[in-house]
Parts: sequence; structure tokens; C-alpha cells
Amino acid sequence: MIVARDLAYAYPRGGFGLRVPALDLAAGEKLAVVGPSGSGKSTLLDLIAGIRRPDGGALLVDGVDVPALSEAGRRAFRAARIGFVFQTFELIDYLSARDNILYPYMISPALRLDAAVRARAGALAQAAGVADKLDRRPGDLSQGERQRVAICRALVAKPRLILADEATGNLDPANKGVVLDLLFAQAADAGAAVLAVTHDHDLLPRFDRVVDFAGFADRSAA
Ligand SMILES: Nc1ncnc2c1ncn2[C@@H]1O[C@H](COP(=O)(O)OP(=O)(O)OP(=O)(O)O)[C@@H](O)[C@H]1O
Repeated sequence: MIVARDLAYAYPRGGFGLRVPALDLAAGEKLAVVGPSGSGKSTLLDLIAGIRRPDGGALLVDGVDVPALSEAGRRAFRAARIGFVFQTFELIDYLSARDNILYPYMISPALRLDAAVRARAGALAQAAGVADKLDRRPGDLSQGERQRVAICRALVAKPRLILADEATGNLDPANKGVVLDLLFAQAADAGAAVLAVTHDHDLLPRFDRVVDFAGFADRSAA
């Protein structure tokens, strides 16, 4: 699902660079990425999702050479194949929680919004414990509720790859378990792979593999 070799990236205004010699993720695999704050974990997710373009190296995601795509191509690829739970949620303030969940269907011409999709969005919200909040806007939700809405949005289009950046970071222990169960059940159902950044070491036994990101920072680029 992911093959990265000698992946290099430096922020254009300097300050931080990342060099990843090799990273592989098999279809259906659940990989946790750990590492100190500021070690480049979120930057890696941005590269995989095509939000940022690497300066060098090779990156195939679901067989696609993502860095070779145009910006529009990368956006379409992301909408169709990747479910991204952002660390800061990135919900849209003026849309209801329901419409936030359905957002991939509003921006991707490849996805068609119909009654089955609406039902699926409702079922995901139910499983995540936010079904009674669907008419609210993100500003009227708690942090943990926003996080769960963001997770439903990442899952609604049955992505091939789920990228999760601290997806359970704002949740209490009970909801953490519920949300991770939901994430993994949906991934198994769709045959999707999961790459999750987490600081929560209690969750690591639930993953197939753990990669420690300490050491991937490229000091020469700083
Ligand atoms: N737009 C930017 N321009 C320059 N440097 C940046 C930018 N965004 C992030 N950085 C720097 O890049 C480094 C890696 O950031 P990143 O968010 O990838 O780390 P992280 O491992 O996900 O951290 P955390 O665990 O705290 O979320 C940090 O030192 C950060 O200050």
C-alpha cells in the first residue's frame, strides 16, 4: 500500500528536514508511528497524502506515484483513496457535523452521494457516539466530539488507506477504545491499511507493527 525509499523533504522556509530511508505498509496492515514531538510524523503523513511534495526519493501509494501527480491529481487521489484524520481535525466551521462527514462526496467528482451513503454516514456517527450531534456545527461540539466527526469523515468513502494523526488524542479511555475499534473494524471491512501516529503507548499492542520516528529528522536540512 505504501512503498517509500529515501524520501526527503525540507520545509521551504527552512527549519526542518526529514529523510526516511525506507517505509513499507502492506495492504490491510496496521502500522503505528511513534516518535518525539517535532520528529516529523505529521510531515510524513502530509507527504503520503500528497498534501506536500517530497524533494527527493520514491513514493508509491496504492501503486500510484503520488509526487508525480499534479496538484489537482493529488487532491482527487486523496479524496478517492485516503481517509485522513488530521491532528487538528480540519472540520469546516460553517457546515453541520453531518455535512462535514459527507464532505468527501461534495469535493470529489468520483464519489456519488446517494441514500446509501447518507445511511452509512448515519451508521458511522452512531458507532462513534455522535449521532445526536449531526445537526450541530463544529464550534458547538466538544474536542472529543469533533475528533469523532473527523474520524467518521475519514471513513465514509471506504478509503484504501487510513492516515490518522493522533486520532484518539482528545478522547477519554472508554471513547479511545470505541473509536479505535471503529477505525479497525471499518479498515478490516474495506481491506484498508492503517497508518496511525500516536503518543499513546497503551494502544501499541493493537497494531501489527510499530515504527519509531526518532532519527528520521534530517539535521543537515535544518
Ligand atoms: N510549515 C512549516 N515550516 C517550517 N517548519 C515546520 C512547518 N510545519 C512544521 N514544521 C516543523 O517541522 C518539524 C516536524 O513537525 P511535525 O508536525 O511533522 O512533527 P510531529 O512529529 O508530527 O510532532 P507532534 O508529535 O508534536 O505532532 C517540527 O520541528 C516543526 O516545527
